[in-house]
Amino acid sequence: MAEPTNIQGLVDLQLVDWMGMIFYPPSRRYLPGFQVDPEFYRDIVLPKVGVFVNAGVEDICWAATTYGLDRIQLHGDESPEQVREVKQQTGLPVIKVLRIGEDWDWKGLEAYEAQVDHFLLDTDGPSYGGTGHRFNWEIGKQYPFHKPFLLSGGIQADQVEELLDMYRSCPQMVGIDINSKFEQQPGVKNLDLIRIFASQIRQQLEKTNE
Ligand SMILES: O=C(O)c1ccccc1N[C@@H]1O[C@H](COP(=O)(O)O)[C@@H](O)[C@H]1O
Repeated sequence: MAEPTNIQGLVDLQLVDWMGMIFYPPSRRYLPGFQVDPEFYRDIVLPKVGVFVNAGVEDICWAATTYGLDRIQLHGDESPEQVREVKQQTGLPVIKVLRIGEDWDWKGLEAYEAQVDHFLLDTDGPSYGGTGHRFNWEIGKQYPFHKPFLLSGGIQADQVEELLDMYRSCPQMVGIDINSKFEQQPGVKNLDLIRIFASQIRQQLEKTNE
């Protein structure tokens, strides 16, 4: 998210846990491109996740301090060693994105598990993220790690039942990351849609946990 009034509206909903901020220059959601004083973002009470694609650790540290980030999401081709370095240098929890395509193999990803706080499962594609496309969630159901994960990739408002089924099937799934399917335009969220969707998901999960 990027636009101040819209962000304040999201905070006021009190229905989302974290807010994503894109720091990938080619993205239409590139946050510094909105030219808002970073102080505005630093003062937001919602925890802020900075999303980076193959960025240098110095740039990530700069953005973390300037914008008051609370978590780092690495959405590119970062190695386990680079993940470790980002975590160490920023002192922040790190989410590593696994971009899932059709010929997916979980093997070889074990080395990330010791370095990350969460994985995030997204859809593979040439533009790294924000594609609005869903991957095959049957692959997600075979998630083999203990580390908690978030589900992402073209999630939309009419998928509540399927998302609840994912929660039931995957004990390690701890959250849903919504993005382009909940926007009025890139970087500006549709708050009514988020309110309805997030309320439904929360109510259903509470019932399940009773
Ligand atoms: O949103 C972007 O423009 C973006 C660009 C580069 C990397 C990640 C990006 N967004 C993240 O992509 C996922 C899925 O988004 P969508 O639902 O498919 O639109 C999500 O984590 C966004 O934060």
